[in-house]
Amino acid sequence: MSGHGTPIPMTSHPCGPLTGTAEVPGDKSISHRSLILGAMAVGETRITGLLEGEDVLDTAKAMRAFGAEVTDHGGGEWSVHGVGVGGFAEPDQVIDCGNSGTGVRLIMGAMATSAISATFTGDASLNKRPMARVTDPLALFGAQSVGRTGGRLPMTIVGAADPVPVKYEVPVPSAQVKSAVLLAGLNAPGKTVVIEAEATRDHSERMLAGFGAEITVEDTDEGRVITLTGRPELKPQIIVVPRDPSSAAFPVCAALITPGSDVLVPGIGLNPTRAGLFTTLREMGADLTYENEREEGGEPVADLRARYSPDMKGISVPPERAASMIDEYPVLSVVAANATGTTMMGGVKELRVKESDRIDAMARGLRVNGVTVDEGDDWWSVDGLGIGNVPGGGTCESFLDHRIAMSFMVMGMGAKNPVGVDDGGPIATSFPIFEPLMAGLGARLQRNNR
Ligand SMILES: O=C(O)C1=C[C@@H](OP(=O)(O)O)[C@@H](O)[C@H](O)C1
Ligand SMILES: C=C(OP(=O)(O)O)C(=O)O
Repeated sequence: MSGHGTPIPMTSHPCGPLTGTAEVPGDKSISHRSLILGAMAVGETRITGLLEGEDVLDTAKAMRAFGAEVTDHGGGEWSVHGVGVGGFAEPDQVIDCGNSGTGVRLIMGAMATSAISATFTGDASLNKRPMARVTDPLALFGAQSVGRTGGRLPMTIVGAADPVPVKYEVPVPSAQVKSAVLLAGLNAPGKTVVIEAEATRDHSERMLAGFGAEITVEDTDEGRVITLTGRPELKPQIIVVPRDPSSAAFPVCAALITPGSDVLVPGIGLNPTRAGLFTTLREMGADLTYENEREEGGEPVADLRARYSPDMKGISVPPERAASMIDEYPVLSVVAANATGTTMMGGVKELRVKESDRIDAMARGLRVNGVTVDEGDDWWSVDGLGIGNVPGGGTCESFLDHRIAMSFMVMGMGAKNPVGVDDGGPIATSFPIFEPLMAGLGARLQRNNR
């Protein structure tokens, strides 16, 4: 959906304290997986707290096109009547995954071992992103693909009529690739093995086990070895989606840099494969606490409390932490600009193949707002100016990337002058209530109608 509409230029004005409770929406990764695994189970899966952002709504539409009955009951309550592993019908229209890398890559995996074909497309951002990382392992199962030059969408996948199980070492740290291979392995006979050198988010493994698949995970010298037995009958589940730590990052970071702030962000999923940003912020000296730590639906959860933190210091973020905070580097760079000293972020090449090249997009916007950034292929660094010293006053391009747009809106809250983005429209892909939620805390966001 994103990228099809008229751009929505936005400005974030410096503001007073941010206070109150920020109830951010459901986790995007878990929401996609709930719909896809629900569609592959036999019977009715009930989901509460589903993220109703454009990315996930596109996945819901896709699951309908493959034959599942997906119903929106209102208020974040959804049901999916699944067709069983291997039960997907051939869609009679092109599957448009909008802005969502997770949606398209996981769905390609889920259909690749059935004797059907499907054509996938997306918006201008998604159609530039690399798909060979998924189609290469899917070819080992026997699936074929034809896309544009360089393995780009639009692309047709012809599923394997007679799939074989695979053993695959994931060459890039990517939960989407890992998950695509596991979902394909569901309809291959025998054992599919996925090995990842660096641990990435493990929602697929947890949820596959929850749906009754036979799956084991071992930590070995080679890395994490995940073994899935194919052709299970997946049992429908009742899923409560925790709130998204990647969305929580925005009110948390905004509170840290805006004078006088004290914000509670309740019920945030703190799966260790996702919580790297919060560890990093605490190491920088942020006043960020975890309250009421508990477990919900098999995921660790806590209420986050973030207060204005005028004494944060730049650090070198350990490269081995990158996978656990990969979507949070843009907003971390905004906090880094408000810390003293340099923040060094290494091992982050993957940032260059997200909805935008996120190192380039953030570096450009930080620079037009008076912040010094240095960068290489696999790293970047931000020179902190100290709290409240970011000049602001510039307008940034968001490059069809929700996280870039939201990060610059956060920057404006603690800057000396307003910060603009050329298009805030993509925010609706992952955080459709960003504007009212931030305004409710005291942010001064404005849409600049043309
Ligand atoms: O599996 C997932 O749900 C996701 C994995 C990550 O992508 P990669 O697998 O490309 O690292 C992340 O950036 C994305 O927002 C969601
Ligand atoms: C990278 C992201 O999403 P996706 O890859 O699903 O488009 C993100 O949400 O930051």
